[in-house]
Amino acid sequence: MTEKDEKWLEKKISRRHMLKITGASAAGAAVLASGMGGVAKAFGFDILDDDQTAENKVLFYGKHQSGITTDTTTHIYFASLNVLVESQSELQDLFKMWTPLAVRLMNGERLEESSQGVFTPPKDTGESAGLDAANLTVTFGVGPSLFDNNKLGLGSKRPTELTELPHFSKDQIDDKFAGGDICIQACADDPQVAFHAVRNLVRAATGKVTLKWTQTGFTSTPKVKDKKETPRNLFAFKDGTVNPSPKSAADMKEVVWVQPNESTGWMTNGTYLVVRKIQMHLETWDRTSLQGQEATFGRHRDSGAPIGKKKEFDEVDLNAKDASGNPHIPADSHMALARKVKDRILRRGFSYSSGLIDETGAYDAGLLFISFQKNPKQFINIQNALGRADKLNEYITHRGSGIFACFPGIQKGSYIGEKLFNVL
Ligand SMILES: C=CC1=C(C)c2cc3[nH]c(cc4nc(cc5[nH]c(cc1n2)c(C)c5CCC(=O)O)C(CCC(=O)O)=C4C)c(C)c3C=C
Ligand SMILES: [Fe+2]
Repeated sequence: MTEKDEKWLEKKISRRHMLKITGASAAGAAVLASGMGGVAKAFGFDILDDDQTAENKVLFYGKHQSGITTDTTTHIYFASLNVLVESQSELQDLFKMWTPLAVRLMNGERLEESSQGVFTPPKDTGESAGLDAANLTVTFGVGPSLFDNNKLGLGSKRPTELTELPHFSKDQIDDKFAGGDICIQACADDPQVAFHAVRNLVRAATGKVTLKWTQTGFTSTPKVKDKKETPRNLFAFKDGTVNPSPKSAADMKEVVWVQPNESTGWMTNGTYLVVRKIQMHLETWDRTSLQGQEATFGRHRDSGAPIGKKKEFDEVDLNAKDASGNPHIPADSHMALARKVKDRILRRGFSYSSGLIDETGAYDAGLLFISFQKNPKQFINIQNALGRADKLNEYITHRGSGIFACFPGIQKGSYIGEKLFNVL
């Protein structure tokens, strides 16, 4: 943040904000109450606090980053960025600058409360005015290419697990939707809030990052008597039935959160994000019989029950046979193959619809598949088990891909990614 930006932030801080300002961590950061604003500062960056009184607000600070096991939202704006900065300290400064901005955005605040002057562009792009925080979460991760950038000198910090995903059979990955040095996953219950968050973070980092690829997504959670049901994907099947529970600390410890000594030290309490942009061929699907559709997944469409069973959460028996002695659940169904490996992942995907594919006029629609796992191997093993055999392959094409190491949560007084720079 430039000196000019700091002055502006200090000036703009309101009385309400002053009450929310925290002190720096016990790590001994020098905290100065400066000027009228009294923005707490540690090592030159501003420390803002979660506004616990804000409407529809998810906490920014915590042991883990938000947007991973926090409640899923109806919208996502996913952005992959490349860095333009040329030194480690500049990269550190970037994350320091982003930290108070991310807190503000997750508080449902804009980067300034009203425009400052007619001769300069407003500090905030403004499209979230009048909207609350909409349960916005902003999750940051770093990709393998960041560690390949010699100017940044982070080679020795690269977790051994963090390598580009291998080419999987049937992959048709377009470089336009692949990789990236940094990812920002903004999830919210309002599409404009999610978009606004990424737009303003990227804008504040002009000259330091550039957008590589982005993707919006949406999902809807039906409710029966106020109880949330499993959302459906664009093939109309319930998607997420068998998924570890984010509410179960034991499941998350086993599947999602890196434990001490399981990866590079700085990744403890972090996780790995895999993103796949998967086109779903809706036209082909819509010409497929219901029986064919159900055999593809191994589940009934309407109930979500395993084929041959009645209810969504009925036990899956891959050996159960019908009256003619054929397995109820085809061995090449998506579910049967995905269950072949013991690895588990936390799936947190969103549907997308991005107009038409120019060459064919087909829908450019599908699944922005996102999974979190403590080791990318978990995803890789499942994807390899699906392999060429998956009946679903006839109806989908993987077009985009990325893997990112998501930092552990941020403590008040610290900043996004601080552990990457300071822990071995
Ligand atoms: C490598 C991981 C997976 C990819 C990629 C993937 C793509 C994909 N999946 C669906 C729809 C469904 N998937 C379902 C189950 C399921 N899928 C995976 C993994 C990947 N899916 C797992 C681990 C599982 C759970 C298997 C189990 O243990 O039972 C289902 C069934 C309902 C459910 O449990 O969620 C559906 C439906 C699509 C459309 C898709 C790509 C576009
Ligand atoms: Fe799946």
